[in-house]
Amino acid sequence: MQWLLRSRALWGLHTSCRGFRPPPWHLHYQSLSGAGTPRWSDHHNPEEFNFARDVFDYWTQMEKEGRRGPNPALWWVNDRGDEVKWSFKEMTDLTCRTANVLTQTCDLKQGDRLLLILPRVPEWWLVTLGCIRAGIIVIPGTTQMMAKDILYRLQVSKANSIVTTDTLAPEVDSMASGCPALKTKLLVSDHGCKGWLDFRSLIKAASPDHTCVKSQSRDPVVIFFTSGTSGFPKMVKHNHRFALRSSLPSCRHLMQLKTSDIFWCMSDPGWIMAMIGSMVEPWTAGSTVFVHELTQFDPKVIVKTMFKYPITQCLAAPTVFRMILQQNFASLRFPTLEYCWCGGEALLPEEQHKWRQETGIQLTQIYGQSETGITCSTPRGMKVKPGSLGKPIPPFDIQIIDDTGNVLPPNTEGNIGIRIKPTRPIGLFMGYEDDPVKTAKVECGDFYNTGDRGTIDEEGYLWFLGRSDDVIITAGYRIGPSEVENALAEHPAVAESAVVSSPDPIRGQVVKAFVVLTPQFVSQDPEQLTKELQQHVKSVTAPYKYPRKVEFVPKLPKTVTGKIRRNELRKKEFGQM
Ligand SMILES: Nc1ncnc2c1ncn2[C@@H]1O[C@H](COP(=O)(O)OP(=O)(O)OP(=O)(O)O)[C@@H](O)[C@H]1O
Repeated sequence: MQWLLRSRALWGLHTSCRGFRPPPWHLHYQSLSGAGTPRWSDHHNPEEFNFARDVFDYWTQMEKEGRRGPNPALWWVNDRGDEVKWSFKEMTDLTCRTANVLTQTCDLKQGDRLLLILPRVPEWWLVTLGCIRAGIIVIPGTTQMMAKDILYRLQVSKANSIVTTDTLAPEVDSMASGCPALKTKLLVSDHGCKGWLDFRSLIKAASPDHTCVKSQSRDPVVIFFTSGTSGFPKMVKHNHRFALRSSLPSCRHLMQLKTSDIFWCMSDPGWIMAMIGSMVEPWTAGSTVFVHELTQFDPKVIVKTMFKYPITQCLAAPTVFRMILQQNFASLRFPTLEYCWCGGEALLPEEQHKWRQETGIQLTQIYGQSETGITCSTPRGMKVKPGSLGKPIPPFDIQIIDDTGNVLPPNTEGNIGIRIKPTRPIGLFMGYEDDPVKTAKVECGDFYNTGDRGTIDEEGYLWFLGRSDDVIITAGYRIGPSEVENALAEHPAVAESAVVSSPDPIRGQVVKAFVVLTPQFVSQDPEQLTKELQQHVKSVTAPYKYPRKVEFVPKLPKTVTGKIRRNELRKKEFGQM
């Protein structure tokens, strides 16, 4: 890490972004933040687009001209007191070097694939942006993967290259023979490893002169693996429009980031949320990306960080805010934090309320998928309806549809659909890689069917009910698990719960709740507690939704992202495991 910390002094960096050219849409920048923010119309669709050249290097140019302000582009810290602050100019230099390492030393070509499995270290940003410059398709993966997960990803993605740490390198070596497409292995470490190229010394030696690839906005740029909540992770392929979307006015209006903002996204770098929140969204606005290495999710570290650094907005999974609220901190009045966002799973209205009460800050939901990026939310300044996903962010036209694609009236439960005909909106995925059948299956009339169920109210706000597979049909009623989980969460005995269908000889299926108890209730009589919880649900929601079966469990099965695997619980109930 030392070389990173001393990088400026050592290298006497000079920026040489030869690829930079004032893009045709340069004129569309308007002053929103003092230094200008990209503004297109929501439906403008340039043929050529490259995030590194057209957005990142724009800010490098602004910085050079003294039109951006002093905040760094990347501000990275860890628990040991190490810190990296790179300006846009320095990052342009480093990512040009990275692009040269990838194309020259590793001989990777435009369209080749690189599996990137790194923790939150600064090199993650260098490799990602370097790949975009060089036209190499980046495939992010989480470091929490086991050997079999890595093998699955290497094999199905046919990645030509991998970048990882010395912890995972032996795992990769043990299975490399099963991955014939893999030709280059790059190591990010202070120690060498036989058979691996040393990324850190290579970029030190590389030239900073690089001409950004001429990429069409339709060219693929990234493949995300989904979380695997409902089955094997799927390969979701996006083109450059994935990043272009953040430049559209409707997206800029959501968080209203400025060059003075310092944005902290806590997502693991393996997921789409990190690519959006730790890169595309803040850098489109010329804001600072703040990163804490966070080797573990410790609420104390997160709270300390929010007090110590001048972070203005943050984005994390609801579970992060939940964990913070469950600890009794003396104060959660953060000095600079203005706004919080969460997404990836349901946020309970009580949690949203409690966060506001304790911090004085609004916590707003974002709804999205690996396939879609951000689809819905409540832009700053718009009325927040607690528990709602907010409204669709144009150019996405979101409707509730039936199973054949007909639009349903307000307040009617159905599938959450995104209109793809006559025009597929900018930012929606290209398809599932190597799986045209699955890609066709999610098309439903004029819509892409998200596989989630919900309603839209008369004011256009979206409400999430659950994944289609998770909806429970009992005695003619349809019940979304989150409705019951929300009700249970209001009881002090419930730390977390997961609600699924369970077989029943009379009703076919009934509602079953798996409940993790809060410490003070663990020793209580389970029968008595079951009755109390059932009574509680009946009293706060429609009585037919109450869980006829309740099981107390020490923990719930979750994906590596921390999402509850309801399908695993359901399969157990139906004796399929
Ligand atoms: N704000 C939110 N509230 C409730 N659920 C959400 C929210 N945001 C995202 N989700 C859930 O997360 C899903 C998207 O997650 P992701 O793309 O990581 O894949 P996954 O659906 O979890 O995994 P897989 O597709 O492999 O089963 C959405 O379809 C939705 O079910």
